[in-house]
Amino acid sequence: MATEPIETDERVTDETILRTDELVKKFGQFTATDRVDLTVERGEFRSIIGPNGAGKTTLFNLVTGALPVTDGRIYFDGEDITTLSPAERVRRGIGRSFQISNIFGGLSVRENVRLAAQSIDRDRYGFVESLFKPTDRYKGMNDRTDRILERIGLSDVADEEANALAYGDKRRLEIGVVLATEPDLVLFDEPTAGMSVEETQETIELIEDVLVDQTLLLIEHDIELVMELSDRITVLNRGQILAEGTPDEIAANRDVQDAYLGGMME
Ligand SMILES: Nc1ncnc2c1ncn2[C@@H]1O[C@H](COP(=O)(O)OP(=O)(O)OP(=O)(O)O)[C@@H](O)[C@H]1O
Repeated sequence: MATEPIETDERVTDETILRTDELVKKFGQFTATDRVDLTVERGEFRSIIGPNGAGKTTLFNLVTGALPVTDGRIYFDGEDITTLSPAERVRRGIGRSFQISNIFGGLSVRENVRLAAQSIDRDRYGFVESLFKPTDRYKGMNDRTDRILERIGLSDVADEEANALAYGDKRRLEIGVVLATEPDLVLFDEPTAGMSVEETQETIELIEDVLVDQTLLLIEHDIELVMELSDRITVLNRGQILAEGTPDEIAANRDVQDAYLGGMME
């Protein structure tokens, strides 16, 4: 009988979807990510918080493959993805919503979603196969696109140019574009940046509602929202994990209070 590889990290379970092991990112002499061991369970809503420059976005860039690691490993679904291309990581189920909009303003709402759906479809079926039975495949893709438009509440404006959408609807479309890549894990880097209080609440509710089956990793500066929504919170400070725990544990943590929250939670 084949023996299972011995896993020495007791935090890792079958439910672990993402794990980083001693992850390091250096920019010249500067260490932006400093031996980060992050473990995220399947289905979790995890927020990453920390002061400006703590290394939150850099950590996301390492997980999505936007930046190469300096040292350490990244595992997704139990497989080592440290050196895979960003496109391959998307194909495996890591989706990302960008701080900078990743929708095409000149295309319609429907075309934006369809394009994202098509991008993984092509990878999944391959170019040659894509030449066969195009009608069935297009129907499948169109149905999928319609379902997503419905879930994000943009069916009524599906044929409008994305540029013409109101700000809040653009963010909805962005979520739809991520959803169309059928991710298991979605990373959101400040999805509510520049939004009013109501828009922020609405967007987060939409994320929770639409992505209920996915694992979410969120960078968010609105602490109240983070406390309200997260299953667990990871606090980064100077590239290192300062603390990790439930919202209550984080709110009560002295180190976090000193380094980041100050009097905010009292
Ligand atoms: N490409 C780069 N080259 C050099 N330094 C960088 C680069 N990207 C990030 N840094 C530095 O790494 C540190 C961490 O940056 P990062 O953007 O990850 O922080 P952050 O926690 O996301 O901050 P913020 O909350 O302000 O977005 C910062 O000091 C930043 O200046």
